[in-house]
Amino acid sequence: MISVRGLSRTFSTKTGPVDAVKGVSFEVRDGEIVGLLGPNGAGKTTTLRMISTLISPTAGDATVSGADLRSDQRGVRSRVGYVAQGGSTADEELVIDELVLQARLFGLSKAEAVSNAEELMSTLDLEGLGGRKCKQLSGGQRRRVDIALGLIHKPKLIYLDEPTTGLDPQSRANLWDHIRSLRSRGTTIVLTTHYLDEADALCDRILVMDHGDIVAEGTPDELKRRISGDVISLEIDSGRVEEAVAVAESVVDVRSKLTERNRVHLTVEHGDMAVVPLLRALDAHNITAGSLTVKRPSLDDVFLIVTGRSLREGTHS
Ligand SMILES: Nc1ncnc2c1ncn2[C@@H]1O[C@H](COP(=O)(O)OP(=O)(O)OP(=O)(O)O)[C@@H](O)[C@H]1O
Repeated sequence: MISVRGLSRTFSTKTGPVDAVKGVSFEVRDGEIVGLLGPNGAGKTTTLRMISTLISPTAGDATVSGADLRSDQRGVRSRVGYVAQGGSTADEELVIDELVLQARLFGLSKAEAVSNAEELMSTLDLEGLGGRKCKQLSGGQRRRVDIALGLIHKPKLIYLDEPTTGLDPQSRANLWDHIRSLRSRGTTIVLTTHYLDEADALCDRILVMDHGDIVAEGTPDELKRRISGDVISLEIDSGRVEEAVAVAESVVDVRSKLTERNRVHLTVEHGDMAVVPLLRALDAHNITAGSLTVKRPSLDDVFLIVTGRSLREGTHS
């Protein structure tokens, strides 16, 4: 469905060039939900905007639904639905008018536009809301109207940029169900997210992005399996983090380690057996562990290990 080879984008800014995306290559197969997962500024939106022709790449090429990104931009646009981060509905417009207008912009007849709009309102649980102004919808309803706008010309492929940002947990879960049902109707979906739980729950495959690169790729399970063993996380006084790691390494076989300002994450073979000697050794050095958890690796840990940074801030995970 999508084949991307060495796609890059450098922006010129007053303070110099910004390499937003640095030569990424990936494939998306028919019927998959693929997630671009990464923190702010990782290059996710820039990647989506390139493969939807909204901005041109500095280097690289791609084919999208059989259309060449560089030589057949019209072809790409007609085959893709793009749902932007901020949404695209106007406050004062009626839902039905927004949908019909969008369909007309894609060249559909009035009758086709109305028929597609009604079908989508039914699919996306928006029945009876056509006569409402967009500003009179809940956050979840309005996001579903955004998705309907992206699907109005019946593309087989849709890009969702941060589909659930700003939604309450119930609306998020509801939107996840809708996204899954789109896939079960044969739509291929590429989405971006900051949320590890979202990537885990929705995606068949995840591309982990950081600083413009894809730093890891796989199914949620494959990514989790890359970290075998258990992860012990300890809260330590910020001035003594490095010392705590040295003490841990002297008593436990530490496979990998990661430190934050006042936290230490250690990957070990058997977390439960390591805890007692670890705490004894820290105590002997007068280092207090404020809290301690032992758990199987999550996608969060995968992100920590592959990027050296936590995605936890600003996520629901
Ligand atoms: N038009 C632009 N001009 C200059 N720099 C830009 C422009 N658009 C994006 N960037 C920069 O490119 C980098 C990648 O941005 P991008 O929006 O793709 O990241 P992202 O992963 O989608 O982040 P977020 O999760 O915050 O949306 C950032 O450093 C950003 O500041």
